Amino acid sequence: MFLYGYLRGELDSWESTPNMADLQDYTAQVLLIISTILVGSIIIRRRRKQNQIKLPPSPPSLPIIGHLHLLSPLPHQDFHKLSTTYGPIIHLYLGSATCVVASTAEAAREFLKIHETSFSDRPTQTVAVESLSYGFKGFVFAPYGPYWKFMKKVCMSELLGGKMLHQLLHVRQQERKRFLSGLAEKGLAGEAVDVGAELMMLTNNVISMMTMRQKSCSEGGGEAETLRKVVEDTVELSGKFNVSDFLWFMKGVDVQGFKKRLKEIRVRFDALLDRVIEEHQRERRKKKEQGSTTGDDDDVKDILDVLLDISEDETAEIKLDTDNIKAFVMDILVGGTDTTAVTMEWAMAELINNPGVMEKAREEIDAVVGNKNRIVEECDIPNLPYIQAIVKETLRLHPPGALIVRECSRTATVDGYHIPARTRLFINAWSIGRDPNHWENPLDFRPERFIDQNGSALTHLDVRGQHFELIPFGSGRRMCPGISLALPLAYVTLASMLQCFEWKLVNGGDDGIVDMEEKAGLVVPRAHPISLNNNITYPILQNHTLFLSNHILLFFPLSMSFFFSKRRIVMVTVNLGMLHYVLDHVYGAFMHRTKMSTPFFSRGWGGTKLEMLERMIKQLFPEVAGQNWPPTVIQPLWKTVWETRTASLREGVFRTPCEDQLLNALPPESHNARVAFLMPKNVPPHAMSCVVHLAGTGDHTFERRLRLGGPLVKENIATMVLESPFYGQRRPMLQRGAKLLCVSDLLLLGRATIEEARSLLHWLDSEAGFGKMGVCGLSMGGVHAAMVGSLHPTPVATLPFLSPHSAVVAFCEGILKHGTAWEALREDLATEKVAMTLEEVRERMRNVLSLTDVTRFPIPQNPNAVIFVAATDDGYIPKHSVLELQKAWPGSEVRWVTGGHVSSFLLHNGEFRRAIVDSLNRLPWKGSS
Ligand code: HEM
Repeated sequence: MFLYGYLRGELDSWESTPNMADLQDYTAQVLLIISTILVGSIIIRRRRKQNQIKLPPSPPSLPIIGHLHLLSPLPHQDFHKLSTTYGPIIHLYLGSATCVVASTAEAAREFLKIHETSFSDRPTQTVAVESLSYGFKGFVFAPYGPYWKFMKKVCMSELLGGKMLHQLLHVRQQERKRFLSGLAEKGLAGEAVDVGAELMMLTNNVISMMTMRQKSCSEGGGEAETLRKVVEDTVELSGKFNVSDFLWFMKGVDVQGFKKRLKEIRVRFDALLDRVIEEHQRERRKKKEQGSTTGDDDDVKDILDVLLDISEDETAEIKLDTDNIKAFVMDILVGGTDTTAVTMEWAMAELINNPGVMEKAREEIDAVVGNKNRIVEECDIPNLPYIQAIVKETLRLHPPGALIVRECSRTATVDGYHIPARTRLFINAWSIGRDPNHWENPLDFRPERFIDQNGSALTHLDVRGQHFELIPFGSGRRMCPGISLALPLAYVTLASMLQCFEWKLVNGGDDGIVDMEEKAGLVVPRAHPISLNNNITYPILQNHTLFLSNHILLFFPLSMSFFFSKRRIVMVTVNLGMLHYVLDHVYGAFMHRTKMSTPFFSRGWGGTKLEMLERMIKQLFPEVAGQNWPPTVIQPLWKTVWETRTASLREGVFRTPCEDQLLNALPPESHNARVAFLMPKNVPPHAMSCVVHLAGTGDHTFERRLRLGGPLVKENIATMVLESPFYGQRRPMLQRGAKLLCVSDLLLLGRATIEEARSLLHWLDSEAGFGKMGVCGLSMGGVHAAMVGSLHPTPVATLPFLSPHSAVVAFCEGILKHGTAWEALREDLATEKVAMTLEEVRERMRNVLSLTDVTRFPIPQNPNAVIFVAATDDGYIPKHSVLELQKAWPGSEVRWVTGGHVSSFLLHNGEFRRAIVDSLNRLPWKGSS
């Protein structure tokens, strides 16, 4: 190939000769002589020069393809073999591309340190790079020049720097929680875990959430699925050998259809990113208008925000345009996800094959994390040198970027060899990590190599590019800027996997050994996925699992929870951190994934009722909300249940105040509403407050809510508990437990509850004469409480506890999605001749339930009297949902209690009561000025 190029150069010179003949002053003969002398002297000079040039050794090559025939889909292994014959620096022609391969630490040092400035470019002449870097506008393949330098600075100081990583710690924690919960659910269900797939999902989500607040993998599908697929396809295509990149005469010919597929990826990625950028910009405009710089959780910027800041900064050294931003996001998604996931998967494979190492790692975690009442966190890493050593040892044997690729920007002489400009350089990190001159028994997996005799990490051997015998992240200016994200994520994920589960191979050979075969790819993944079974080993988790499995049938109805809550308090220590979240999932797995109970909405959508309800709910939105007051007056019939010197409990019944259309849609069992009314005695009503407590999902009795309100009697606060229209004695005959039969029932339940609660508040105000009023509820009850508070024409204390801003979150994002009869819903549509995929069915559900989005309701009269109490580790209700509503209601407050959805309402009754007292205190007494 080289020879051919050379000859072509010569032909070009001959072609230029006749132009000289145009000069009128010379005869053709003179011209011929001169040009012959000229060409001859050029040839002689080049030959002389070539004789002085010493290229690195090279195996024999073939015409046109050069050495391509020597390469398999795993080129790092082929380069390694060639280096054993031809030496540490070899010279190859890959089609028309001139390449040099360095296979030892010493050779790598020569290129990456001594001649760093000559080898700081990357090759760009590939179809994938051109297409995915938005026409060379990205960072990874940018030439070593002003643009790259600017972006590197931004990367290190802002995008992937310490401050950003610290600010986005919660994203990593949240995603790890989800990951562990998913594993726990699978473990409980006895399902095998595809470790690589789970890890890939985790890293995909972490990176895309940190980059642009978007998930790339979730069961929710939709855009998340699009993003995941884009990253997957990009990694796959970029890792494949494209003939037209290497054979000049094939340039522009898309034999393998790569160009077409890359274009498709670009279109998909573009559409998604355009929308995300637009969304970010909308939010930024809104914040600017509100002048918000509060430093709240919400105000934490993601990487895309920072890039947009730079693009809007008139004084920035370099102006970023939208293509630069998109290309950078693509760089981060592709560079950050598979690399980290593959590292952890290889580590798990090595640990399965080295049980002694796994045991030692567990002992270290136990010793550091202590009495096992919490799961290992990133802040524990400095005390886990053995875990760190496991990851380093994994990176030594299985560096995901087996070949570090650079390009020579100018002709250089390295180790006495002539390297022509634009030569591609491959540093074989894989080969370097297995070099017996540097590593004793290099193929053994021995993390102890990285530990000194005191058990501390060796300081003179690290992966940060200073020690050339181990360079999985490269070295020098162009080394990986994601290392400070990748390493802690790998350390802590691996540690928590070992801490929480015991792992066993599902399909191991006879010897139970995981094979270590590699597969072709941009990173070097395992050829065969490892399927492992996990047992939950985490002691507290085990206790709870046992607890849950023993008492699951009794756990609901919640009226029984008093009995259990006492037992739980004994079992649960308060500061369990993410364990609560895991527990929610374990609990959810029992409740919704086993066949122990029927799922929600097993009878479908509810036919025409649904449309009617959609219409009726819209009547609650701000435009028409004002027309709904005063509500229908109710006249409860009371009977006294008990009476003491200081308090009385009465039960009342009244006809549900719903209008005829709604009443006809309700099951007959629901037509009469029931309440329990706990009231202090000896205090005039105008000097008392009363709070209406609404039911959460599955709350069939008055008991739990009365217990919450009981101690408030001392504070002169009465409690009115409303039985839910679909639970307790009002439950429709065909409904089993809490599982509503149709989607319309959920809307019906909500609409009727709101009407009844509003009429109750009106009654408390006008008939009973209370001085202050409030409304509260837990979970679904909290959503209804928020709606009622929002619609009330005068200020009322409003207390949504552990509740989302919309039912969409609960049924489409949280654990309840596993308890929904998606298949039945799809079949129901099919009977109406509407064919939908399950994903489309979920989308329809999101649309329908978006009516319950409380942010669409009016802002309450006094938002200061709104206090949300939310749980730090709620597996049913994500934090973002609570914060969304708080944001929509400026002035409202969020209080956090430690725990999950299940545990915190048992453990934190005191906090809920305090919130009730505080929010009532923020209201004036009726009649006071
Ligand atoms: C175990 C995980 C990872 C490994 C083994 C790895 C490895 C590498 C290697 C070998 C390079 C080339 C270095 C060189 O030329 O000297 C590189 C470059 C790069 N990596 Fe990573 N990486 C990992 C994780 C990440 C993460 C998490 C991110 C970002 C979130 C990231 C972003 C990048 C970028 C942007 C470059 C290009 C740097 C430049 O051209 O200046 N990597 N990585």
